[in-house]
Amino acid sequence: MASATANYPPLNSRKLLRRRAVLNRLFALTYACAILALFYHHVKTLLRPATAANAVAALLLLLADAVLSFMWITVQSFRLYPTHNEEFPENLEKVVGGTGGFPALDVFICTSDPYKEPPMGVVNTALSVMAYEYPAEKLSVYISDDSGSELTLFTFMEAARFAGHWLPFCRERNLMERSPEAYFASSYRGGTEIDKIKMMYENMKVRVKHVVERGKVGEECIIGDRERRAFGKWTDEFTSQNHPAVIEILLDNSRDRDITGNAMPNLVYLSREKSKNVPHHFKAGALNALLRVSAVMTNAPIILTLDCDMCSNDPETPRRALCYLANPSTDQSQLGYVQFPQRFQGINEGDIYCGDFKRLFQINPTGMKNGPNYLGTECFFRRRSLFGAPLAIVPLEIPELSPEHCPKGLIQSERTLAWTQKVAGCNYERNTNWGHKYGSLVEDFYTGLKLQCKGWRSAFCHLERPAFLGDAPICLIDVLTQSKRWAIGLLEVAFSKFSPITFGVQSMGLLMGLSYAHHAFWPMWSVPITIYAFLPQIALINGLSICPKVSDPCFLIYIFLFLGAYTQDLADFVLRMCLIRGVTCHVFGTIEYTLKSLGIAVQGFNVTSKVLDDEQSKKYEQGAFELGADGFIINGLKARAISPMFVALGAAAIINLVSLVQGLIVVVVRRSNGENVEGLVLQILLAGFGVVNGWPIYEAMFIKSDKGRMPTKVTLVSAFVVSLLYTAVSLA
Ligand SMILES: O=c1ccn([C@@H]2O[C@H](COP(=O)(O)OP(=O)(O)O[C@H]3O[C@H](CO)[C@@H](O)[C@H](O)[C@H]3O)[C@@H](O)[C@H]2O)c(=O)[nH]1
Ligand SMILES: [Mn+2]
Repeated sequence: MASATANYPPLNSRKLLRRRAVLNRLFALTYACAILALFYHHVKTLLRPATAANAVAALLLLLADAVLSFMWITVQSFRLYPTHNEEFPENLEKVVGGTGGFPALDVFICTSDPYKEPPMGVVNTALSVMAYEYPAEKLSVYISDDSGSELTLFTFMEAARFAGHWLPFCRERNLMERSPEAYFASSYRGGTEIDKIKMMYENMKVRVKHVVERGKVGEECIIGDRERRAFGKWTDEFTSQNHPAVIEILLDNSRDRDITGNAMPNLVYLSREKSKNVPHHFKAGALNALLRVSAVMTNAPIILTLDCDMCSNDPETPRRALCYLANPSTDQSQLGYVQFPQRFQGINEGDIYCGDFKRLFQINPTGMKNGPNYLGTECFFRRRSLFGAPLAIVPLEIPELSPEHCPKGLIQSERTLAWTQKVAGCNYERNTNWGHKYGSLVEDFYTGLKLQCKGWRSAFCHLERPAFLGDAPICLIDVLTQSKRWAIGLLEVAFSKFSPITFGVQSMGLLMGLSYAHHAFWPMWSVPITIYAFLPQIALINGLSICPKVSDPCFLIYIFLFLGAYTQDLADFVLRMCLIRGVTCHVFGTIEYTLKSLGIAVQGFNVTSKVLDDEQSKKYEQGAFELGADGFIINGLKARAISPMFVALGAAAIINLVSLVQGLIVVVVRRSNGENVEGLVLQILLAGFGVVNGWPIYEAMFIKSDKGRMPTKVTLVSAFVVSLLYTAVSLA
């Protein structure tokens, strides 16, 4: 259905993919029958266990299959209504009355650690959006620096000067890639003009590198009084966790012009006030501070949130978003945000760590009935949606922050600056409603959930050419640490009073509730995966049959369920990484979540490192699994540390290998004695599956000798854990 009215050409359309919908529904029906049959088998076995050990095994398998079925049910919510969206940006100007009819746009970019997130990368993010095909006088870019680092501010001062050359350069050549790094790395071809600007960029990089290496901005790098005054704020007492708010207007579109005389977008640096005694709520806190500071200065009705590890890859993107957000024929009082998929560059060919999260970031969102969840970045919000339900705006403590407020005067005015200092203060939120937005380490998921529960809808804008390209972690420990943080955050939501399964279903309906539940309970995959990674194998080592025999019809059900799920997933999903997560970050995430909710431990937002070690990148490109411990970068220093997550992974790998070998031996011996071995076949298949998936881990344990080798200590500890398990079971 294209949403055109008599007067306007259409701006977007949303079609249900009928054939796919029918196929998915038929398959779901068949699969559901197989699951029912499986449970029938489980109940039967449970009622007549041969031994106590069999009873325990049957219970655990039932638990595993129950969780698997729950996850299967929730995932159906993405498959019943597959849709396809299309936008027609070519009609936009006709509909809104030229670029003059475009709403103002505030862009928020978060950064939090100059060593894990090199300032040049953040600058590239900013330049790529400052160069959007959008009226400069309507565009403002805000940088939130949670590290409060003078290095970042210095880099942005450089960038503001460079922007005067870069923005007209992009426009004149109509570039697609408007982050200088991406441009010079790919489509760049020489020429005097181009060489000149490249030189300028390289010189800037050198100056930044110099300052970053020194760790501070030296007197010789400072140009003019304004800059001196700004850096004067970094006194001896100034630390990243304890400092006053720093707000610097680096470009002001009422004043600054590029080298061709055109206006430039506003560029504002913000480092909110931090105090050791006041919790800052990580990225969620940063976004709230950005919301307030921008409200006082520009208060654009549309907001784009971006992480510092991604760049625009298409300058027309805001216009696409407007095809939804400025469409006069959709119900404007309902559409809260437009999400673009997170897509990544630099993923190696086999995507060995499943780092592009296709299922999470590209596939599932298209299937959500009321529109996708918020993915934390690359999302255009209607500012109004962050202040209450569509029809019930939350009153604010000061009118200046209201989305309906119209800021008067220049952003540089004394009055405005005084306000920004105030709303960027660390105590500002005390006794206000702002704290309602906190509560989970996955602030993105939580925000999206709450918005949709309040009645906001969203749209997903998925195009062939990625609108943004981001960096994914390329070293296993980083990948797992990131997933562990997500696991904790998701469980915080799953078991909160806004749980998708209760509150969500009530307020958004069954399908949307299930979609959110599928994500929120994601770490629960660890239950079936851990059980299936260890239990049948331990039983096999002891020659105990706990799975149906080959001649049992249930054997076929198992095979069908397995292959069915696998094939349906195969297209978009590398199962291996899912298994690794199942015994590592999800288990540990669950444990840490429990500790956290009991008040025993506190897990903070562990920022993912975006630093690329050359050797590491090379190996990743070659597709080598990296199990060394060098992935940790703490305050710029590489630290060797053994992760318990690797021990669990190692133990799972070893036990599968041992049980496969032992199982095959048992089968051979028993057969030669004329015994029936049918009962062990499924377990051998399972162990075989484990071994195939564990291959890179054996390599890292026994074959590799370079940095990707699993530390011998980890291998030994894993082996020890396995032998403990073995002894415990054989004693029982
Ligand atoms: O105290 C903090 C911690 C983090 N960040 C910023 O948050 C962003 C995301 O951090 P990153 O380490 O890159 O996390 P990822 O796991 O890659 O991010 C995913 O998961 C997060 C939730 O855990 C979402 O916020 C992100 O949008 C989503 O891309 C970065 O720009 C950080 O600078 C802050 O501003 N303040
Ligand atoms: Mn990131």
